[in-house]
Amino acid sequence: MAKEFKRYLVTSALPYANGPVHIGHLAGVYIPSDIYTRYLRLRGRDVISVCGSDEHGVPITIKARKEGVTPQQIVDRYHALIKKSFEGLGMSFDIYSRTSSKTHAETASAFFRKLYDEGKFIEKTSMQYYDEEAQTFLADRYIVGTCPKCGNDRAYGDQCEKCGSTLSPDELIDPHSAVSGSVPVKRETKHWYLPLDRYEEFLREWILDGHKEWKTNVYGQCKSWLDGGLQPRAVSRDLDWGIPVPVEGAEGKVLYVWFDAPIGYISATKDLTPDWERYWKSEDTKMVHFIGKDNIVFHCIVFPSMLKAHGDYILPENVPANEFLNLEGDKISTSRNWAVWLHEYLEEFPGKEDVLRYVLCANAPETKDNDFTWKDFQARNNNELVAVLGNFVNRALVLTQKYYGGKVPACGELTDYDRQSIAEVAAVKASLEGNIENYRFREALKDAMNIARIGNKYLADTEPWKVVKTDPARVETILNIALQITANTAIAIEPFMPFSAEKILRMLAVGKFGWERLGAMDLIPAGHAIGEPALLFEKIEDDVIQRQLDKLAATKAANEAAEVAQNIEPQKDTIQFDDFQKMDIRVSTILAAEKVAKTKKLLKLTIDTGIDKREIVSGIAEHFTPEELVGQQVLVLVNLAPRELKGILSNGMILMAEDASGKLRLLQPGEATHNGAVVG
Ligand SMILES: Nc1ncnc2c1ncn2[C@@H]1O[C@H](COP(=O)(O)OP(=O)(O)OP(=O)(O)O)[C@@H](O)[C@H]1O
Ligand SMILES: [Zn+2]
Repeated sequence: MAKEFKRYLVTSALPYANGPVHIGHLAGVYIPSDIYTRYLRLRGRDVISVCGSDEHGVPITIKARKEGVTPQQIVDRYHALIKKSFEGLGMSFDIYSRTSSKTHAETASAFFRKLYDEGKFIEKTSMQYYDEEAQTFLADRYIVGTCPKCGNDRAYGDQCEKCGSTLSPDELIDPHSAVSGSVPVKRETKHWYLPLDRYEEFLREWILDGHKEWKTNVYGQCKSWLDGGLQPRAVSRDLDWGIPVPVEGAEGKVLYVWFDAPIGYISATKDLTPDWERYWKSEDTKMVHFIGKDNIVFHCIVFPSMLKAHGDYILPENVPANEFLNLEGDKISTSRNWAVWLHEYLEEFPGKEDVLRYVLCANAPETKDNDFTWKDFQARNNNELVAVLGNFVNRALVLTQKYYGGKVPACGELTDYDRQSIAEVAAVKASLEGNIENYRFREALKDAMNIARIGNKYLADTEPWKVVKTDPARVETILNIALQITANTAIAIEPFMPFSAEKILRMLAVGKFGWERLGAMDLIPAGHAIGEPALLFEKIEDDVIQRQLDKLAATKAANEAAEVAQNIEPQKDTIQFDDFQKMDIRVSTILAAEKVAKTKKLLKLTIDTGIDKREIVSGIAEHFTPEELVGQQVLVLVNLAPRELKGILSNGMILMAEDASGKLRLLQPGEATHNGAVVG
């Protein structure tokens, strides 16, 4: 039998305060969490939803250092931006807190201290990289070097962002400090570890046996972590930004950000209500963590082990993590600015909050990674929101205005077809509820939209605009039903599109009905005067979408240019004019070109140097076809010592440059010049 819960505690992953919120965050975490919470509230359940900014950790200190400001200034900036843009999108958290708050420092500190006092940690000294110049231990992120897997020479000590490999600093080739650039040394340091291995049995029983109903992506990831065997995890770091480890002799050490961040859910609840313990310490509270897939291990393995070790708190009942949303085929990335930023969207698409909410829910990466494209955004707006929902609501309201001066007509006798349509609307409630309660938000949204689809079909099939000429009494019933369906639409879409739900109610000139009335056909009484119809959604034109695509193209170009700039080779050692004079470079023409047999790369070129005709063997067959070379004027270093290649004597070198993609380009005189002209 399903467990009965008296109240709900909904948490949403704390966004990291080193950048604004993007559509990936929204589709992965915040849209589903908001739908779930709004739904529970509509059903009259006792629910609170907590969130806040995650403000500690190394990336924030790196960003602060780069910008020459303090970490506090960084988090103040992004906390304010994130909070405001969440409000703009209608996120209905009961509290949006932050982990740099006093409550949080106290709560996290006390949490650590209890585990420390009860001997739940192990203390270990280990050798870690230390920057002698900057006199600081280096967090993994602060060590850069060459990735052993792909050769990227800007890999971090914890991860290579080029190939995505997880690394440890010891694997890096040629490691150096990101702080001072110096070569770090190893030094001894002491840290506290949570021995996760001691919680393995508890976790196996709790998740693998007890929560088989969890989403398969979540369950699967937990199983693979548990099957791989758990290791003790350090819960402290050598860093000066964070919550100090509350233990004597721990100067210069702070709680690891992943130890303090989930405790942020507890401190946010404390800041919200003096009654916080009822939510966190009663077995009949249902706690649900909304997160993206990269947070599964922290919310299903690490945090539950912390909660278990502490002993006073409940465990999550479900962790419906989503997979990832990509953007136009590429991974969303804050550092590469490859994202659609919520605060920019709100500015560029005023009044279209629900369009984004709709598209991100309809396309949410619930079971696999998904792609956001602007074309799909446009199509869903035009073909679904405008053509189905907006069109139906508009027709029902406009016809009522036209035929009855805005007064709701009475419902007369029902036909079988009326009854069938009414039954279809009534059936939506159970399906919608089941889908939301089982975290299938895409399906739930389809259910809600189905009401408008049924309504549209009802109007198309009953054709009141035709019938009005022959049987006006029948049209009264048709429009009464259409208006009742419109009112139902407002109830059903509210968790997903709260702005539009409110607009419909305003147009109907009614107050909220309450979730329990979903499916009813007596929501608006006959004789009630509805308000002025207005368009619920408007078509989005191609030029609007093109502007967004252009913006992304500009980002891509800027990223590529930055990449090229970073890879420019440093200037070589200074030479004297005499050194340069020794090179004899001449304008020459390629007379003939052919592939060297049994080689992939070599071409044999016959060249007119103006001095003579000679042969040069050049490794460019993968870059040029023989045909495109014949007749080209090029620059040739003619006095390079001859060299034999595959039995052919090569007499000189053709000058070329390599572009950013590695393709070779011929160097040519700007205008045709006589062969033998001296370059210098
Ligand atoms: N592209 C995405 N699709 C789905 N969920 C995402 C995506 N990016 C981040 N999330 C989720 O959003 C939540 C908040 O993310 P967080 O602030 O930690 O940023 P992040 O994972 O570092 O992202 P980014 O590197 O893009 O800033 C996390 O639960 C994370 O799993
Ligand atoms: Zn790599």
